[in-house]
Amino acid sequence: MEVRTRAPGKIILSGEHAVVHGSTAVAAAIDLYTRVSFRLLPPSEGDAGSVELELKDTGLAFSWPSSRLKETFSFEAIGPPLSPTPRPCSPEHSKLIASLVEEQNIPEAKIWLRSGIHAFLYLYTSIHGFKPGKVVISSELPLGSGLGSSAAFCVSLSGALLALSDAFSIDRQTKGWLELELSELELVNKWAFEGEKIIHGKPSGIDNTVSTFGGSMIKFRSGELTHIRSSTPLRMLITNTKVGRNTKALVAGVSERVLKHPDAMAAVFRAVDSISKELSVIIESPTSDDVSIIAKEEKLEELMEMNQGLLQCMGVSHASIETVLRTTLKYKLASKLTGAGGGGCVLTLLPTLLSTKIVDKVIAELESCGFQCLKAEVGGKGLEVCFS
Ligand SMILES: Nc1ncnc2c1ncn2[C@@H]1O[C@H](COP(=O)(O)OP(=O)(O)O)[C@@H](O)[C@H]1O
Ligand SMILES: C[C@@](O)(CCOP(=O)(O)O)CC(=O)O
Ligand SMILES: [Mg+2]
Repeated sequence: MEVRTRAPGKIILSGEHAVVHGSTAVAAAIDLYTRVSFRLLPPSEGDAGSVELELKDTGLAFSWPSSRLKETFSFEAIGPPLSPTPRPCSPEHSKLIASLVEEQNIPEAKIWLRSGIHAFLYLYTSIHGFKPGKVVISSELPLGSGLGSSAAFCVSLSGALLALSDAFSIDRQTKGWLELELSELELVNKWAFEGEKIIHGKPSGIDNTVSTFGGSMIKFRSGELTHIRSSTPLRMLITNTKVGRNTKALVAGVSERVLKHPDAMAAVFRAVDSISKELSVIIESPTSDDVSIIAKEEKLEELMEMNQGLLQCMGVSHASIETVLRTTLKYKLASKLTGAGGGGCVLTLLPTLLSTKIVDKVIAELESCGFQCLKAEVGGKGLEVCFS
């Protein structure tokens, strides 16, 4: 039996980084997905089989003989890798997994894949031990660009692994895409969070939570999710600066600034918290006519600009992001970085009454700078599962 899963990426409308330090953030799923297919392989005679991983986006495939996994994890200090409940990857466990990743000779140019492979091995062996199996992963999301590819990776992978484990009492004969029960989604989310810890270092949990549960928009603070309803659909342009960066390093950079300037950074995080709270109230506020829609969108634009200013204070903007901000401002459009920054993606609010002609002009100008504009629906389903 094979299981397929898909989990969405996300945009953060306000509160990235500050959310790691306890502030409120507002985010939504987007209709770009990471997909996983997984099947357990029957062991052949005289051979314990292998755990195989194919990463379609990079054209790379990896394989670990089950016997090699067994031998590595026989190290007494960590006990058996199988775990019925989500738990963090201990430093000893992490060292053993790092040695298994090391053996794979990942090309130097793709060394950033390491953390994802590390998270894969942790989740696989925690949920299925050394059982041979094959996992194939592909994504519509640009990787390492602020749209939550790491969370979509961990959620779709945890969902697929759990769907073929004893942890789920799901009817595997049902055809088509299924949404899981709340308790099952919660379990997936917890495992995915452990995976995100390996990739982000110190994640807030917002990305895996949005990717697991979906919904039109969410407010998130200290692990707590609240669904919010937008009274008018928001149109966002996503511009990928194509400048590569790594969330873990950016999150660590902000924490360093907190150590150096604790009072100033606490004030910055408080300001972000207020912005996110106000943003969520405005998003939910009813609109009756064009005048009220324009007033609402103007307030949202101002809050996005204020949040961007505070992200600059945190040291996570980038010259490429500033170029996007300047370009969109020429058309009186407000933008902010989304995700970890340092390059990656920028959000621009496209007001409801903005003509298609202007949108096309902005996109053409941004693309002439070498950026890539993405169109994505804001809000949507979370993790889905399909058996075949
Ligand atoms: N489809 C994928 N294939 C392989 N690795 C992936 C995939 N999606 C995510 N990753 C892992 O996640 C990392 C990117 O995560 P991160 O730096 O948090 O950026 P973001 O989450 O914004 O895309 C990659 O370096 C890789 O390790
Ligand atoms: C910077 C942060 O707030 C969001 C990171 O998102 P992404 O990995 O850049 O898509 C980190 C986190 O909340 O875990
Ligand atoms: Mg990430």
